[in-house]
Amino acid sequence: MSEPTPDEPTPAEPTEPTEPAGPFRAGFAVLVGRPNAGKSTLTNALVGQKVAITSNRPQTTRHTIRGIVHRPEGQLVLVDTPGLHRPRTLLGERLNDLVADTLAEVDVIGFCVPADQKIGPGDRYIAQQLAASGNKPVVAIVTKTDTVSRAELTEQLLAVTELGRSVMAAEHQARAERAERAARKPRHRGPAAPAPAAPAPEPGWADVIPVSAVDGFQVEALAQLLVARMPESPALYPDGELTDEPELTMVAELVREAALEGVRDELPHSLAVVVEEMVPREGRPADRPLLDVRVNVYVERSSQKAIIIGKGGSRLREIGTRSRTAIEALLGTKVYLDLHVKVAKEWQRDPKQLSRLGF
Ligand SMILES: Nc1nc2c(ncn2[C@@H]2O[C@H](COP(=O)(O)OP(=O)(O)OP(=O)(O)O)[C@@H](O)[C@H]2O)c(=O)[nH]1
Repeated sequence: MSEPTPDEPTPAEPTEPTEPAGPFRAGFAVLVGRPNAGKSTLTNALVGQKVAITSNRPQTTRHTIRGIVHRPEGQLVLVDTPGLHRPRTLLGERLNDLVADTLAEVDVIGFCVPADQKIGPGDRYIAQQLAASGNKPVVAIVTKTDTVSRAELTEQLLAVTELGRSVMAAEHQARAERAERAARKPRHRGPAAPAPAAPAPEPGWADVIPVSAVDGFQVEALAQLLVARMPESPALYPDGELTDEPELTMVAELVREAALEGVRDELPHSLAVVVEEMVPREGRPADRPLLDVRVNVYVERSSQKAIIIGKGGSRLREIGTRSRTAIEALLGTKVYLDLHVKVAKEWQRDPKQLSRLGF
């Protein structure tokens, strides 16, 4: 492509907003991918504001947080799921149930694969689940393109395309074999029912697109591509709304994010945050309101409690300051944050404790 000269309009950036050509579209999309694939960061980049927490620790996303992408052509309600992964604990199983339910409800699935890591068993497992999950279009998104060279990116794009072809072909074959077995089964009652026509899976991913949430490369192209896959529909949310996640959950996520900053690898799994109370302080002048926020941070062992609290309470103070600033920015009001660390033994394996903690 040649550089446009100063008096030539840039073809990719029309100066006047143009009327959308087609009908308005709106629907749901979900980003899946192994932990750390960049789903939360991409959600934020698509929505344009921080709504999902990000961290460089795997599996920080516990709640389904929606971000809403508004465009003249349509609206995209993004559901950010926890990393789809093999269940290890009860909590893991619940996370996977959540992912399966989410997949059934959306109009398009974005499968995130980082550009800077070889496709591994985790990606293959998720790809197989997506192929088996039905006939939803899957857009493969190669994330973090800013971290690799052009040649490496090309290689990854080819590998991801090939992964799509192979899992879809295997799924197609498995379905054909199941149908054949069902047809061979002797029937004892009634006339033979015609075998239900299984929807033929697409021969690969519906699309493959490289993006970088950090430098913005192709983020808009991805938004357009996902919106185009939505059904014709009026907008599902009022313009300007970015997320329907209740404030309490967002506040809990901000504390969780602050608490995870710089701690050992095993801690994220053992950490749950519950906002006990959020009430305006009485007797404050109308122009200087203060919100009292009481938060409990649950860990599994007293050794973990000690890590969170730090020497002489130094870490807890840091967590408090960091999350208070973020909460004030989110809610637009001064906050008094009352933070407590509690031990709830083996909460990940105990269904009663899990529901008490909101899972
Ligand atoms: N350089 C670069 N880093 C990125 C990009 N997207 C995400 N990251 C980093 O990759 C790490 C993981 O990103 P997340 O968005 O938290 O990943 P996730 O898939 O939501 O992770 P889980 O919540 O564990 O499932 C973070 O350290 C991000 O800053 C990108 O486009 N470029």
